[in-house]
Amino acid sequence: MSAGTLEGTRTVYRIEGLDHVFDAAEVHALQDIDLRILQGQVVSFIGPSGCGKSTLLTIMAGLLEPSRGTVLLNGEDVDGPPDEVGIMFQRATLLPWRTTVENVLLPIELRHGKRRTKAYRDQAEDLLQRVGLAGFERRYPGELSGGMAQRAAICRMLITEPDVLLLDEPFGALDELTRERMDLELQRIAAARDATVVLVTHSIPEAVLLSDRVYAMSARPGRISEVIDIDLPRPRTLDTMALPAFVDYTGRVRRALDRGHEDS
Ligand SMILES: Nc1ncnc2c1ncn2[C@@H]1O[C@H](COP(=O)(O)OP(=O)(O)OP(=O)(O)O)[C@@H](O)[C@H]1O
Repeated sequence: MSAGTLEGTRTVYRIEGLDHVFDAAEVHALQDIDLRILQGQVVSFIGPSGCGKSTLLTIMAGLLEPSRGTVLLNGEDVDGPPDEVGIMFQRATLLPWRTTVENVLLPIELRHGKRRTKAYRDQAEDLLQRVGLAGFERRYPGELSGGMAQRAAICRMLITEPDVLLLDEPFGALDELTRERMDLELQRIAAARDATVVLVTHSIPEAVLLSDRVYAMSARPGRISEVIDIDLPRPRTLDTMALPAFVDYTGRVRRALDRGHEDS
């Protein structure tokens, strides 16, 4: 979705006056966060280490209550993990004693009980096939490479058919080439499902390649220092990265991060 087509689109997340302090550690992690994320939008948060990106995502996932402010998802207060949200962290953390397909089925088992997983088995296998893991369904996580484990984790996130994907450095531990391939795969999956995607990343090219909007954050307490709309045609490909406009956007994000650093 380009920035120009967003008017009239439904609001998925609305965050107002959000502040978070970790009381025990006396850490002021987030300050005055205000934003609106629209249906089908892909947004990234980028900023220096410790600026509160993961904290923000954890709050959006309903896993942490903010000290102040409101977080609305589809108009409702987020006061626990919402069913329509899927979340994925940097390390795949597949359970080593479960096969790949059993790992993918875990959210179903937790939500509906073990007996219900049977009905989802074909779907789980289909997802694994779509990310190139056909034949690995009955292998254990120890037999998968890092990239394969992340792909299995994507399937685990998708099995509940979430409308919103919250991704915290999902491909940060992968080598550059695998990461780029996974980025494009993510773009394909999100577009096919018209999913809303919120990505935390340290990578400026990744943020620009995937996003409709990049939120640059300042050092702690994390504030949104600048908002950069990325108006590049979709679907984006590796060739997109060679476009002068792409290079220009990466420069703009880099300068925004530099300014956020100086101001803090
Ligand atoms: N549970 C916690 N208790 C106390 N302090 C915390 C807790 N979680 C995070 N923090 C602190 O809050 C600040 C923000 O952390 P957070 O992990 O959100 O940053 P980040 O931007 O995601 O960092 P990185 O890019 O390194 O992953 C940091 O100073 C961190 O030490």
